[in-house]
Amino acid sequence: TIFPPELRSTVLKLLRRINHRFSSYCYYDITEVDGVNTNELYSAVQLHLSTSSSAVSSAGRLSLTRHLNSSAVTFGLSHNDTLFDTFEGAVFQWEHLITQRPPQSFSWRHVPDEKRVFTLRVKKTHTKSVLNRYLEHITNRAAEIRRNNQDRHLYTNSRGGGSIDSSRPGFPWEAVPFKHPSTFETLAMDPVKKSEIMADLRDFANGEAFYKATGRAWKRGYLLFGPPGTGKSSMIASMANYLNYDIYDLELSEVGSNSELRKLLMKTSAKSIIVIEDIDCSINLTNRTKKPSRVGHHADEDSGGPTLSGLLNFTDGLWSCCGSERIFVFTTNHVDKLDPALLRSGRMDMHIHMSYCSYPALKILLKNYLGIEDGDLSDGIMEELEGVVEKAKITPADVSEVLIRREKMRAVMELLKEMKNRRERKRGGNEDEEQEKRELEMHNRNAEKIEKDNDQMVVDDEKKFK
Ligand SMILES: Nc1ncnc2c1ncn2[C@@H]1O[C@H](COP(=O)(O)OP(=O)(O)OP(=O)(O)O)[C@@H](O)[C@H]1O
Ligand SMILES: [Mg+2]
Repeated sequence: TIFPPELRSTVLKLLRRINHRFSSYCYYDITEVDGVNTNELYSAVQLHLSTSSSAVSSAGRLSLTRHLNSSAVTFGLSHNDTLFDTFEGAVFQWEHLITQRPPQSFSWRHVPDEKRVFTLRVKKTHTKSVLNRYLEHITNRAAEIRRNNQDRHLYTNSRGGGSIDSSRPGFPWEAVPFKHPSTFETLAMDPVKKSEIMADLRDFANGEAFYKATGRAWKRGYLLFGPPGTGKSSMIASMANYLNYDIYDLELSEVGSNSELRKLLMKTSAKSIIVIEDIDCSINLTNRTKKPSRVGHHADEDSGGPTLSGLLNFTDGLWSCCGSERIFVFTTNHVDKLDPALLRSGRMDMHIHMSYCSYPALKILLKNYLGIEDGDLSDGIMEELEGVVEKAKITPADVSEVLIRREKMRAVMELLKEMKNRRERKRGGNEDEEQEKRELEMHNRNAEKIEKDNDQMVVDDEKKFK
């Protein structure tokens, strides 16, 4: 009070600076709006502190918030609130400062009325050793919390389209909340194959150390093939629900060129599934040859549509490491039409044949649609179902069509009748069967070769990993 008020803040600042010079602490300011950009670190810190169990508050009052679509309650910090957080044995003191901004008469962009700053105090001895890791930890945790709290998104691209979200200008994807109900529980397929796929996904999601140690880009490719209505799209939704990933549904026919494709793929986030459905129809799979390039002109640019090589460049060329934790899923009804380059090892790590309803798959559908468990039906009916289901060559989609909106026993009888009809029809013409057999043979031949390559690669990897 001995200073006039206009001097007071200056003197306080000065005192603080002197204090800092001689103290054993370092101070860092993290401002909410940094120049013209929003500071991502600020919101990450806020999210981390407000949900961290290790943070201890000395504040008497905190404000509670629940965001739209979010199930978690977070608390906010008021002015001068102080929190202590510990990480790897180091203590971090966070102080939240809010000051009023002088009213602005004119501004190009909206600036909040308040200036909000986190000030971090950390022992000088800790700045080198743990600070970077601590900040990285905060950023990662914030991303994780956001993903778990928010609805996940389904993104799609359209020609000349893009984000209608004004806060992300130039963002080439359109987003809708992703709410597909399909899970691995509801997915009807062979249980052994199912758990194989689930284990593969889990290994992928927890595989950061492996991918780092082996120097491989952290990504994985799945090729889903099989006739329509066998659950390829449902499988993708189940994968996303299982891993809590976003989905980018890439519509290749809406992509003008390879450079556009690159832009799209660069704007996908980590922990996402990038899907290209009906890959055999959506890209000219044979135009891998490049035009001779002129100086200053990229060969593949503006040449009319993306090419397979452009796509492969992203799935496993140099560009594939831009962003990690990506899963690529390609689906097709005609696996024999695919370019062998696409089937080569390292591109599509797992080939999943989605086929007609098998007996184990049928049991899953009966349970999900009618609540029928093992032993609910008489042995006679079960045997009859088992005997006819494979020969009927009925897709899970067609089975569910029969089971839906019917009373339990009527549904089962109806299904049995339908399957028997189909079996009779199949006995007549074998065209479909022949076709499928041919495709499968073709694929197996490719796969055999791929398996060999893969085995070699695994051996190489293991050598490196050890
Ligand atoms: N394996 C399955 N398990 C459970 N439901 C399934 C399965 N396959 C199909 N269905 C049902 O059939 C519907 C259509 O299946 P889906 O869209 O997944 O087939 P698809 O293989 O992607 O077909 P397409 O090749 O035509 O894209 C699903 O919404 C689901 O209700
Ligand atoms: Mg589909």
